[in-house]
Formats: sequence, structure tokens, C-alpha cells
Amino acid sequence: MDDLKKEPTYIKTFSSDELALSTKNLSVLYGGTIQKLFNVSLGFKKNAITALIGASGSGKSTFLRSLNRMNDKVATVKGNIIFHGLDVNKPNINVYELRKNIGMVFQKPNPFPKSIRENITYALKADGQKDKQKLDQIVEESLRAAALWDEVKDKLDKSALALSGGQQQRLCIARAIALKPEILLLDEPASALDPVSTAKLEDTLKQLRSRYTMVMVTHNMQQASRISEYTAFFHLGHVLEYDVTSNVFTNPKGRITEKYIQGSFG
Ligand SMILES: Nc1ncnc2c1ncn2[C@@H]1O[C@H](COP(=O)(O)OP(=O)(O)OP(=O)(O)O)[C@@H](O)[C@H]1O
Repeated sequence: MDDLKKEPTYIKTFSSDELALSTKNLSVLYGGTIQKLFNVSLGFKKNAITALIGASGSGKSTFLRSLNRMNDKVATVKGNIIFHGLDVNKPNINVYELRKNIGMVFQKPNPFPKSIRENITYALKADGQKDKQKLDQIVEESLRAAALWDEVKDKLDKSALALSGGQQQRLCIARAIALKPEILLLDEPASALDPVSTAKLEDTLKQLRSRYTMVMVTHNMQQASRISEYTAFFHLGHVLEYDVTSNVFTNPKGRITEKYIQGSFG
């Protein structure tokens, strides 16, 4: 901890016009007292991919899950999460509506045990969309956007569970996109995938970047440097460095960041 106090921190900031989402002094406590995230203030640029990196247990997922209130039932989240000028960390926020705007893709692909088509239409139908033509159109658009359409267009009514892991993960992206979110949170989306599926997933994310703001936890530093424009380095629940990705990887400002990038711990 003493090391941490001496460590220089550098946090890149954006103008409010450039921001899709930001946090102010976000802190997370588990069990009411065990603090695992400390006053994190970060802003995410619109239509860019931001990578969250750091050693295991540094708080990346804790932070990410807080952004769309996935931590509500497991932790106390203090501070502000600003989305469209509104603090969405307030109790009166409709969390269901929030998650339509800030979607999430998890580490392990988790399609519903339903058909490929139903995976996409399930939430839309629950939301009141009954028009079959409109639903078909969204199924196609979402699968195309997730670069999966060509692989599944002839088997839309077959079980999603019969797809490969990589295809399932792209289906989960399509499912999130179908709700037309502005932001996609991705928690190590490629960690369960083989290198070929990982490359396809990365291509998909690169294609989506012009339309969505993405925040992605990754352990894979090559992946962060391949596809993200900005990178935040987490250490023991603090963000020590947040900058353009190439700066973080080639010219880190802090000693701890440098050691992590060099692979000395993590
Ligand atoms: N539901 C929970 N209850 C109690 N402690 C938790 C919970 N979830 C996470 N933690 C603790 O919070 C700390 C940060 O965990 P978190 O999963 O956010 O780290 P991470 O950087 O994402 O790690 P990894 O890269 O291994 O996924 C860890 O000490 C972890 O044990």
C-alpha cells in the first residue's frame, strides 16, 4: 500500500460531448465492509473500445459489473455513474431499462437453451414487440452485426446450444445488440475461446466499434493492444493509469503499470 501512495497516477479525461459513460468516485464494498474498489473516476469515449487490464483480483469485473447495476444484490456500490447526464447509480433508476441501454456479454457464452432465433427475440417479445416481420428483421440485422448470419441463416430454429463456443459468444453479442444498446460491457469475452474463434470475435468487435461504445475486461494484453483505443490499468482496486492504449503499453507512466505490462506479476 505504501508503494501505491508514492505511485504517480495518470487518468485521461474527455470533454462531456465525447463521453458515453463516466464514473465519479465509484467505490465497491462486499459484505458491507470489505472494500475492493476505491474512488474510481473514469470516462468512456463514445464509439471506442476501452480495455480494462490488471492482475487477477484487481477489481476489473467488480467495476464493470457496477456500470449496469449487476452488483446491486451482491455489493454496496457508492459514487456516481453518469449516463446521459443522469446518475444511474441512484435507487430510483429502472435497472431493466438501464440494461437495455448498457448491455453485457459474459466470460462464458451463456445462450438460452432455446433456438438461435428465440435467443434474439426473447427480450424483444418480453418488451412487447409482436410484429413477426419486424422481429425477423431484427434477428437478421443483429446476427449480421455480430458476423454470425452467414453461419446460421439456414438453422435459425435449431438449438443455440448446438453452436460452437465462438458462435455462441457471437450469438450473445447479437442478443445484446438486438436491444439496441449504446454501450456494451464485455467481461473477458474471448477467454473461453480458441485462437480462431478469438480472432473472429475480435473482428466482430472491431466492426461494431463505429456504432457502440465498448468497455472490455481482458487478461490478454495482445488483445487489448490489438483492438482497444484506450486502456485503464487496475491495481488493488485503484486505477493507476488510463490513457491511449499505445501509450499504456509502450510508455507507461507508473512503475507498477510498467511491471505489469512486462509480465512481472499478474
Ligand atoms: N461477490 C463477491 N463477494 C465477495 N468478494 C468478491 C465478490 N466478487 C469479487 N470479489 C472480490 O473482489 C476482488 C476483486 O475481484 P474482481 O473479480 O473484480 O477482480 P478482477 O480484476 O476482475 O479479477 P479476475 O481478473 O481474476 O477476474 C477480489 O478480491 C475478489 O475476491
